[in-house]
Amino acid sequence: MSRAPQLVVHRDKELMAQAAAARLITRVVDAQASRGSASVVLTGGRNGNGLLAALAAAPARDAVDWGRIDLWWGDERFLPDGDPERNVTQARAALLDAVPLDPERVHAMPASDGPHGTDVDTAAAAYAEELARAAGPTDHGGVPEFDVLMLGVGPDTHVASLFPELPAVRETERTVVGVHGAPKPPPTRVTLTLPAIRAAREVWLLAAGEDKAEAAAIALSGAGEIQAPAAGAYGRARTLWLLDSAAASQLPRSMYPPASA
Ligand SMILES: O=C(O)[C@H](O)[C@@H](O)[C@H](O)[C@H](O)COP(=O)(O)O
Repeated sequence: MSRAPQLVVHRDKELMAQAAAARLITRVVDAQASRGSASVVLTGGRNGNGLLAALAAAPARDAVDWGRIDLWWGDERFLPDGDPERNVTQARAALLDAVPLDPERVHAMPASDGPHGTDVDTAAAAYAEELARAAGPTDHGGVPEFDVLMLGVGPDTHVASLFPELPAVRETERTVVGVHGAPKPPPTRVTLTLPAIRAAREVWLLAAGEDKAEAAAIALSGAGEIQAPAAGAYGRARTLWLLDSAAASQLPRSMYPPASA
């Protein structure tokens, strides 16, 4: 386990997205070379979608065997299937519709007009079961081994749909929960919990823009995870914060290597 995060700071958000996309391609190709497949958890939000769009534009995207990758989501806005605000809809537009994925391996979180109707808690439990079915005997805590789990960071330090002080961030048993009353619209959401996030080999947190500077400074200065959920997001092998220089502007310069910005 590596709770101590590594930081990489890029000049601006475009470069950050391109570098993160290149990093993801390498990680996926390596995982596919060693185990035959890869497992990646996507995030919603501008930074996550920016990364997917950069990946779609990267010539090296064809190095990935898209039929042998499992895609999961860290959170979802609980809205009808195809709603433009759903994270999966935005991910499809940014990348997924342009690459030859195996539809069976694209594990979108349930929609509010799906088999569980508008009952977000039942929908969350169903996603937890889907994760548990995919987990192997050596995997950790009811989720498969994710090679890379990406998270956008909100200005209030939320990650996925784990908002400061709300019940979801306090969950210690379940891997997926429904969220009611989220401060970021829409209020009803489905989210992985911190225990599920921490089962990933690598957790990458993405933060770009000045409005993320305070959140990054708080989360990286030893804050508690209930008050600052991003502080509780770490991977078993590696935790990586990918920032642009605006988001890093309130961090001590000694926290990241000179060559990275
Ligand atoms: O569904 C969502 O909205 C998210 O998954 C959320 O956690 C997001 O990643 C952050 O709010 C950062 O979003 P931005 O990258 O747009 O700032």
